[in-house]
Amino acid sequence: MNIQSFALDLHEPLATAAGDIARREGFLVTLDEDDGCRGVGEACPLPGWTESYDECRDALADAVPADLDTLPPAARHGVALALLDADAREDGVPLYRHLGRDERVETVPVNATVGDAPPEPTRERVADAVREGYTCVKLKAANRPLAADVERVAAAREVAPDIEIRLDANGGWTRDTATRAFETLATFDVSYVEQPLPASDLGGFAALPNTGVGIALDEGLYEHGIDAVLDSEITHLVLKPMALGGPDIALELAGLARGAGIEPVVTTTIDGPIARAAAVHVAAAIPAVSACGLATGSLLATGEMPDPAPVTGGVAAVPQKDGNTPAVLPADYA
Ligand SMILES: O=C(O)CCC(=O)c1ccccc1C(=O)O
Ligand SMILES: [Mg+2]
Repeated sequence: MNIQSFALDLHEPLATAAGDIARREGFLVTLDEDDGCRGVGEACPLPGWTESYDECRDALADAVPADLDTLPPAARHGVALALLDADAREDGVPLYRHLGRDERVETVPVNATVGDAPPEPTRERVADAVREGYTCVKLKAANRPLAADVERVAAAREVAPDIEIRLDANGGWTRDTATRAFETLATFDVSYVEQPLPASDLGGFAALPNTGVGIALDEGLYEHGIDAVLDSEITHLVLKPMALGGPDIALELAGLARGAGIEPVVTTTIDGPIARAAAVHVAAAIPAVSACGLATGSLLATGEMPDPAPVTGGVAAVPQKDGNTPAVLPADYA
């Protein structure tokens, strides 16, 4: 197994209620199977969501594929994806078919990640998203007082009367603020709020008013585990393959969510192109998946590197070559 480090800057930091994300550093994992098939995976740790960079590096340094399940999440993602990629290449099918989808899927719908900005730039970014063909936008929230967030949502709704608007509070509201938020946001037809309450407060969802605004769980999954989460008052479950430990695990949880009447939404942790492509394959393996948080490639300065799953018209193209993506050399990430 070969491990090669990489670092990619965001064009501008993504501000969240849980801190800014400005740069992504990780590892490409390359392994050559006995049958001659090569697999490439990516481990892109994000502290708060996964192990630290140093822990990931140390785990990968001693990793053997047979011990996959002893690895922390980002490291496991890297090795699991390399194995899945090699297996899919051996089968002669794109990764999403190898994951079990039995029909061709050309695209998956994605939300524009509009982030956190004052009302005017929010209005411009949402107007751009409409022009680019997006049918769904996601704004970060809870990084400002509620009244300021409401102004941002109002600006978005004004320029995009028909678009689906989602918010992500990243755990930043109290039950009181979230209650007021759900009452006000309903008037702007916000479809759901991701992690409106702190990750620890799973029970608090039952106390939020039913105004038609849905509840998506993200951070809480890592704190409570899937069984408790499927029993909670959520409408959507955010699945980040990097934080969950691999594309295989994310897809398994998507199936469990669907079985419980909860809509899965696949997103990245703003991963590099290899892991983002794999997340697009996971989304493609879920029949009629709703818009996913996979339009994150354009947030990263990747230079001349080709985008394996480009976004146009509000959808990401699903790679159709064998495996995850056409072979990418670690040097492409430099
Ligand atoms: O869902 C999206 O549109 C982008 C992904 C995103 O918001 C995100 C990216 C990195 C870390 C955490 C999160 C999050 O969903 O909270
Ligand atoms: Mg989130």
